Amino acid sequence: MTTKDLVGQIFEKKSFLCVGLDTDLAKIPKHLLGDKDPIFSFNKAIIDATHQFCVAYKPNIAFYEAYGLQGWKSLERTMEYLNEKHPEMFTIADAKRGDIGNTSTRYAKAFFEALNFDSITIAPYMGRDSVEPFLEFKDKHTILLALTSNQGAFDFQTKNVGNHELYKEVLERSKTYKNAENLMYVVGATKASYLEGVRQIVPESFLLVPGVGAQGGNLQEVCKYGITKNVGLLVNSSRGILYASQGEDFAKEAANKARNIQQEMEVELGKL
Ligand SMILES: O=c1ccn([C@@H]2O[C@H](COP(=O)(O)O)[C@@H](O)[C@H]2O)c(=O)[nH]1
Repeated sequence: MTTKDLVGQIFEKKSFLCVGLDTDLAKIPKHLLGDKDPIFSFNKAIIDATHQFCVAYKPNIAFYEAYGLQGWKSLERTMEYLNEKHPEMFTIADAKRGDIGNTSTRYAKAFFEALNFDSITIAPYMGRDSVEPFLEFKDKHTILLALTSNQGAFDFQTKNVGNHELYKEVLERSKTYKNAENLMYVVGATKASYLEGVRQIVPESFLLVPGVGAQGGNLQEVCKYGITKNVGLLVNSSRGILYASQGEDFAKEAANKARNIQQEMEVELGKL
């Protein structure tokens, strides 16, 4: 998907919500556990209930890998369902990969070609030659971890290297990568006040912003510092939507949560 198509979807749906598909068999409603593929049954119900309120879905790959081959099959079925029923959705493989170039190319093929994701999250630590193989794919997007939502972000990401912090170095340096126009960045909602500095370095880039809901990030704060004229934000919520109810009404309650966030987003878009 092109960035232009993504921006078009955002203005059409008045939403920049990304629903995180962090599907955990210990948390999904018990009545689904007897299904042949409970993970897919749950994802399908969540997608059917929430698609009108969001523009993106983000399966976190850990939640699928944890169930071995069956988990990969559930992920594959989820992607097939999204690509067939909702091809307008921007899909994010939250996989946090990155390796020597030769290996990164195989990761890129796995997620961009075999599973047909629009984008993948990548750890920047191994540098240019670990990231550029992902950037070669046309209309696919590489989402570099810049400033993450967790407490451990302060271990390294905010430490000074030279005259600025490491996450700023990641932003600055990555702009010189070949095909850098295919880059997006992760900045946690819990670090909303840092977004002003982020925007000085990457004023136009799309940011994937996880951490609203269960981690306590605030949507209005994120918008105050991070929104651009083309929006430039995909704000993710996973547990806050998926597990709004663990009963038979789970899909309805997930839809209510997604609708509430979409309505707050509509207010923010109205300020542009
Ligand atoms: O900095 C980061 C990067 C990724 N994540 C991922 O986003 C979701 C957040 O889930 P919630 O349930 O809405 O807290 C999850 O998949 C994380 O692995 C992040 O939280 N922070």
